[in-house]
Amino acid sequence: MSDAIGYLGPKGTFTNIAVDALFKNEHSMPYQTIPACFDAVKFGHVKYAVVPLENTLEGTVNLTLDYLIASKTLKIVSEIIVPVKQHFMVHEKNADRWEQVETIYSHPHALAQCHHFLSQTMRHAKNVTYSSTGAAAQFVSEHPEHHIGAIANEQAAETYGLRIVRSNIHDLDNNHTRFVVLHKNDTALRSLHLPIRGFKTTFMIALPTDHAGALHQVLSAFSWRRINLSKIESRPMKTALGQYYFLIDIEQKMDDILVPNTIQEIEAIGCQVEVLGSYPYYSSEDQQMD
Ligand SMILES: O=C(O)C(=O)C[C@]1(C(=O)O)C=C[C@@H](O)C=C1
Repeated sequence: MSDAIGYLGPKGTFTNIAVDALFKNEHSMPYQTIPACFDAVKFGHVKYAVVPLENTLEGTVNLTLDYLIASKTLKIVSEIIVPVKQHFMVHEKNADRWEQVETIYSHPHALAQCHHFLSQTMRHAKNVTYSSTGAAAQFVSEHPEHHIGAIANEQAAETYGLRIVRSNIHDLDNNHTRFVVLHKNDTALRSLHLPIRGFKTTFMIALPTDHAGALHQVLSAFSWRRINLSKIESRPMKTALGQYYFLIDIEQKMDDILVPNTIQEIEAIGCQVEVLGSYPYYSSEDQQMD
């Protein structure tokens, strides 16, 4: 097995920034899609994989959540939050006439985060989705003959030699994305470079179909123990209409008594409970520059 860190690439994605902050100079390996990152860690081509899970403006990255639910073998072992600043960039050759760019490429989340800029300043341009912001920037750099631009971060502009012609075009300032580190076993991953901000545990819960008020009882199992939830969300089971998994994050790590007892109480109602990970979380904003 390789000790490399797989991530949603190519170089210059926000996921790449997350990897650099968490792992610094460890060997990393870009993959083109989120499912490819899952496969890479599942089949042992890399030791860990880093994928985006949630954004302040756009919410959950459904592809990541669905693969996490489906993959019975991978666990979340760490989390890092990264500020997301989007810039509009073009090839040097097109820098003088950037306002007439005909097509703008980016990841669907990034396009959605820049709705104001796209619908006001660049109303005339066609928006085309790409597998990542970094891949969009790379594509633009390889096609100077086309009048096109990309929405990506500063690192992508540097990596692919593009000129940023409009900075900070995301709709709201407080734009952050949460990335998770996946691994084959559940041993929490401690960063050597960042201070721990706190701990989380993520559950996947399937409710019994014939039990009125089951969700209410699940929530009360957490609430009477004063366990703080930081997220709750439902995803279709993809088996029949109306059947959902509930994904719940709590602000605490797995222990010997409180969390196992909560799980027992929830299982007693007839729910199926799976722990998707119990892990520390970090912020790239805590990095010490050296
Ligand atoms: O395209 C990238 O740069 C990514 O890392 C993916 C991704 C996402 O999936 O949301 C990550 C952060 C930003 O929110 C935009 C795109």
